[in-house]
Order: sequence, then structure tokens, then C-alpha cells
Amino acid sequence: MNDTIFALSSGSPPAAIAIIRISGPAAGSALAALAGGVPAPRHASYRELRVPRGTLLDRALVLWFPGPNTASGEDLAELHLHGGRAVVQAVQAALGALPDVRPAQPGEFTRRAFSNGRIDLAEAEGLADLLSAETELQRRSAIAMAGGALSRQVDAWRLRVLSASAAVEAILDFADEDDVQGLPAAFRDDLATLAHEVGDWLSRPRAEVLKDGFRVVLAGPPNAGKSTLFNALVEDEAAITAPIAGTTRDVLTRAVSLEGVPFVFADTAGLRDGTEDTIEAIGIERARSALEGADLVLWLGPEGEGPVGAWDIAAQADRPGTSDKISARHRVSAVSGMGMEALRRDLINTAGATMPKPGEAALNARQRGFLSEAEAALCSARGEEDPLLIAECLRRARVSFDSLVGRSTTEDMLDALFGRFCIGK
Ligand SMILES: Nc1nc2c(ncn2[C@@H]2O[C@H](COP(=O)(O)OP(=O)(O)OP(=O)(O)O)[C@@H](O)[C@H]2O)c(=O)[nH]1
Ligand SMILES: [K+]
Ligand SMILES: [Mg+2]
Repeated sequence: MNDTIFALSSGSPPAAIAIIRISGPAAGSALAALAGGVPAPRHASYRELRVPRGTLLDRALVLWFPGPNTASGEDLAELHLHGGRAVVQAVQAALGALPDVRPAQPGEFTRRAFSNGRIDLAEAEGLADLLSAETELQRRSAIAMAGGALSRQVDAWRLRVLSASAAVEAILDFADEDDVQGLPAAFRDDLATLAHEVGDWLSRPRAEVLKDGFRVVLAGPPNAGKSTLFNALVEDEAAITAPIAGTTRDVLTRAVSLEGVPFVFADTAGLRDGTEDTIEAIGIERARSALEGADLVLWLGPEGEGPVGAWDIAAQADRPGTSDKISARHRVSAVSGMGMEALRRDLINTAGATMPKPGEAALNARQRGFLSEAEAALCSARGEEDPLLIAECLRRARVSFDSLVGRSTTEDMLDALFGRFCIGK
């Protein structure tokens, strides 16, 4: 990792300003080559940028951050250019022509930050989530994770496991072969408390629901008004509606955020038996599999005939006589707007309750996997009598914590994580 990388770290040009970052041992000499010298650390200075001994490229604000206390842990320079396409291209060409300097791969700055111990894996994951956050809830959860909420917690747990290990090792070193006395009285209680705390984190809402959205599927017989209600919920004439049974064939999905809560709404083909139309039959099959993946079904069909847990909806409630569902949770008309606000409110509250609370770091599948291993190891440690076996369980718990924050990782896993970042991050 001795080469020096550069990339456009701001959005795609044209823009008012474009920021190119340079990281690595040759960052200082690259900066000097273009700006005629290295300015005082951490002070913005206004410089002419030139091709070495040549033409003017741009007048820019330049910043110099000597390592290792930088975002990447290496020497780092920033060029704040005029954000024109040609300006950016010219400066990138000039940088690329310098010896030992090359364009960065996606996520390479962050990967260097990880390798140099500036951030751990949970923080890097939080950062990736922060960059891809589209709703307010996602942003608040990601920023907690990027800020090290989970990392600090795991470090504290790890220290407690280490001190428990030390207590067991002491017995192994000094006690008689057959003597398993001598563990502090509170030893097992401490392990139980620790396992309990880990379990609390595991029972929190999952990060995936934040990322993928709460999945609401609209279902019912043909002409029930599913597509019309779908369009009203996503506030877009996305689906075709018509008074012809069997209008919708494909499953149509739209991701929307309602008051910061991410949703995916799915419109489906009307369910009916014995259709002669092969395409409609395929649509009905697709509708049924969409129902299986739903977090919630809005059932626009006859009372009580919807899937378990579905909300009964009396649709087209503006039409006299059309909605005689007595137990309907909501009576709505997507055409007149009647009942729509109450339905939206109910959806937001219901979905919101399954999401991490604002600012709470939510665990992803990888993190949950390691925490479950740690919890299981702590529980076994509690149940063992043999100090040797207790020591082994504690070692397993520690390895799980280490893996979670990236103290021991595989290249594949790092490639997958850092590949999620854009170039320049
Ligand atoms: N008055 C009134 N008409 C509605 C309402 N909702 C739907 N309609 C009408 O009912 C007809 C069928 O609506 P769609 O939304 O296409 O019904 P669907 O359930 O998607 O039908 P399929 O896709 O064929 O299964 C259309 O003519 C709509 O304009 C409503 O709330 N009020
Ligand atoms: K229809
Ligand atoms: Mg439809």
C-alpha cells in the first residue's frame, strides 16, 4: 500500500466546487508539484495549480493534512477546484502523470482508514450506510453506527471477557489439578449479565428493515381498487387503473418514505380462480409470492378472507353500497381522499414501531451473527464446571467480538464492504 491514490470526492461535475483528495506517501510531493509548494497544515490557502513547470490548470483552495492523524491515516491533500468537467479532468490528468500516483478504487480511502486503525469495521459499515441513507431514520441510525456506538459497546464487553479470562487463567495456573474452587463468587453472575446485555442488542430491530423498507402489499380480487389505492399511497400515477377486471398483471413496487419511515408498496394482480387468461394466471401466481414476502398486507377483498394478520380495508368507500365490510380497520376512498390520512398515520405508526428508534444503532445480519456467537459462548461458559472449558468458551466469545469490529477479518469480506462505497470515499 505504498502507492498514492487520488479521486474526485465530491459529486459529479459540473458543480460549483469539485474536491479532489490525494492520499498516500506522495501526497505532499504531488501537492507541491501542482501548487508550487506545501502550505501550512490544516489551513486553507489559495493557490494557482499548474502542470509541473507548465500551464495554469485552475486557481483553487488547497489543504494539507500530514499523517497519521487524518481521515485515511496517511498524508492527505485536498484540492477545492472550480467544479467544471474540463477543470476536473485536467487536474486528474496532471495528477495521474506524476510518479507513484494513481486513481483510487471505490472505497479505497475508507479502506485505508480501516487498515490504518482510524475506524473499525462497524464504523465503516455505518459510514457506508450513511452515504446510502435516503430517509431521516436511516441517516440517524447510520450516524450512530458511524460514530462508533456499537464499537464502543463491543470494546467494553471485550474488556469484561478479558478480565473473566484472566480470572480463569489464574486458577489454571495456580490451583491443584482437581481443584476447581477459587472462581470469584460473582463470576457466573457477571457472565450472565454480560450475556443478557448482548441479548438486549440482539433483540433490537434489524438494520435491514431500515435499508429495505417496510413492505406493504395490496391484495384482493380484481377491480377492488388496489391500483387506485396504490397510486394514492405512493402519490404517483404509477399503476394503470381501469374498470376492467385483470388490469394489473405484474407486481409493481414503489419505495417511498412517509415522514422519514421507509416503505415499499407493492400493487398486485387481482386474485381470482379459474381465469382462462395465461398471463393473468402468471400475475396471480406472482401476487401470491409477493404476499409471502410482505411485512403487512392491505386486504381489499371480502371480509376475513385475507391472509392472517392482514388489515381489512373497505376501499371505494365513497361509492354507496360497495363497502359492507363491518370489521374493516380502515374505510377509504382513494378517489375522494376519505380515510386516507388515518390509513397513512396507522401505516407510519405500525412500520415505525418495527424500525430502530431515531439515533439507535441497528445491527445488520453480519453483526447479529457475531453477537449471537458471543452470546452462545458466554452462556456455555456460565454452564461449564471445568476451568479449561470455561477458558475456551471465553476465548470464543472474544473472537466473536473481535470479528465484529474487524480485528480479525478476511479479504473477501473487506472487498465486499469497501466495494459498496463510491470512488473518492
Ligand atoms: N369511486 C371510486 N372508484 C374507484 C375507487 N378506487 C378505484 N375505483 C375505480 O374502480 C375501478 C378499478 O380500480 P383499479 O384500481 O384498477 O382496481 P384493481 O383492484 O387494481 O383491479 P385489477 O388490477 O384489475 O385487479 C377503476 O375504474 C377505478 O377508477 C374509489 O375509491 N372510488
Ligand atoms: K381493474
Ligand atoms: Mg390493478
